[in-house]
Amino acid sequence: MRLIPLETAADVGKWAARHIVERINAFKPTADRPFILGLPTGSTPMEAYKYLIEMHKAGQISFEHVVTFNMDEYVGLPAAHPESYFTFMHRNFFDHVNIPKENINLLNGNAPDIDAECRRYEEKIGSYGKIHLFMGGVGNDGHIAFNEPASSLASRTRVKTLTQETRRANSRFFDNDVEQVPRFALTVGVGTLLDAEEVMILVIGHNKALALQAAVEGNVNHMWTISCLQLHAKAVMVCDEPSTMELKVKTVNYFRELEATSTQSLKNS
Ligand SMILES: N[C@@H]1[C@@H](O)[C@H](O)[C@@H](COP(=O)(O)O)O[C@@H]1O
Repeated sequence: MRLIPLETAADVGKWAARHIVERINAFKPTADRPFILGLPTGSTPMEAYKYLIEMHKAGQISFEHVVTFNMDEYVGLPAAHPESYFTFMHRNFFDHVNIPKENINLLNGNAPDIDAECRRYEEKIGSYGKIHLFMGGVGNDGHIAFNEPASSLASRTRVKTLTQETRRANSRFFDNDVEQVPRFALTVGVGTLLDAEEVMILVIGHNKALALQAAVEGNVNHMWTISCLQLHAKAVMVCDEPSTMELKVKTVNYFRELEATSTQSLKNS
């Protein structure tokens, strides 16, 4: 695991956007060989989307040959609802870049057959071989996508019941009324995430400090599904300062030195 300790939420967003742009440009995607990008919603990736749009407008990145898969969606919320993840993604990202409509994939939380919808999603991801880079956030309770505590670490895309803690946290988007927050969501599984070539998780704010500690210093444990990243060959956590507050100073220094050393040796090579 790589951990990038930065200062502010803006630093995290900028780092993540640059990383995505570097990966896509190095891949040199074409219509026949698109770059497959996994994407999240929430407050955390907002800065990253802002910088990606800026870099697109500055001509540094094209999304013409990028195919996206979002990680989750509420069940039963109309797609046009202002808080559906479909609306979120169009408002905050897709409407501002040159991604073709047919390259955008989101789970349909209103599908008549939820299980068939989840199977369809897994099969579509599989049809591209793999997701090259999955960006994500983390819930206060350590969930990755909507894989709430005690989700199987081998899980695939399916329906999940949201915890009261998650519904309370997300009620800020629903007039602070927890009753308006859907009770269920469709989500890619932990196994689906672990299949990606690279997973990049953004961590912002002191509310995430216990989750980050569990992810980095804890054991692999289904109660903190974010800890699954310890099993991934290429995981990177990009963190602001408040989110590292529960980590040992020694841990943060260790990762900071690793980053400084690798940048330095790259410069010298
Ligand atoms: N399903 C999403 C997750 O994918 C997200 O990473 C997390 C954190 O959200 P936020 O970034 O708003 O703190 O919870 C949400 O409920």
